[in-house]
Amino acid sequence: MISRLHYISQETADKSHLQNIEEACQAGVDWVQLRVKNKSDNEVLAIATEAKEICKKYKAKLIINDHVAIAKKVKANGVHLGKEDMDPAEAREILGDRPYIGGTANTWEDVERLAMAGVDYIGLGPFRDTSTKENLSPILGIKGISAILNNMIIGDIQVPIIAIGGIQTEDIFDLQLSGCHGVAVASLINLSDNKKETVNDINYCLPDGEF
Ligand SMILES: Cc1ncc(COP(=O)(O)OP(=O)(O)O)c(N)n1
Ligand SMILES: Cc1ncsc1CCOP(=O)(O)O
Ligand SMILES: [Mg+2]
Repeated sequence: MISRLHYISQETADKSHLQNIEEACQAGVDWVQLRVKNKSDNEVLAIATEAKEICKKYKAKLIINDHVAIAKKVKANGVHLGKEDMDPAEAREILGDRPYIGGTANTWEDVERLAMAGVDYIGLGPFRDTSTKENLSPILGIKGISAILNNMIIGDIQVPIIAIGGIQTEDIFDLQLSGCHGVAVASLINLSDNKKETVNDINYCLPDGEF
């Protein structure tokens, strides 16, 4: 089952990826995406190996951003791949049927392509501006996200959509009403002074149950 809250790891001013992952798991997240930028493959592998242990302790799923070989090596639960990353079909060949494969969409055409490629979920964004990612694609806003979700209904495309990009707690009801399965957030949790409360607030806005 694809969780409705995808937590995305970050290094913050005083905390490493691993410290932030442990705190997010303590606060109740059950889906962790390790998103390490600007480090060597060996460094990412070392962090991913420890992240796997933390996630195992808290029974959270671990998804590796960008690095298919590392996901395979640490037996992660899946990978997330954007347009500049490995093709999802190639990743499926390497990883086999079980691991989740997520893809990034910024447009309706991306959603159609990823659905054809058989991804397990689609990260759709950016919902709004954010400093967490460089070189953002054009902002979709609630109108852009809703239009794409309407096209999915018309085209009978049923891949779970995870909205991403600058999401705040007060956005989540609207995103969920527009048909999103869930949300992916980094700074909302990583910069929170009370991560448990933040995670509870987010989960309160998301429906229970399976897709
Ligand atoms: C859930 C989710 N959606 C989208 C992204 C963005 O992936 P990508 O386009 O490959 O950009 P980077 O994260 O690699 O900078 C994501 N990571 N997660
Ligand atoms: C990885 C990614 N892809 C599109 S926006 C984004 C960053 C999400 O982080 P935040 O929730 O802090 O805006
Ligand atoms: Mg990527």
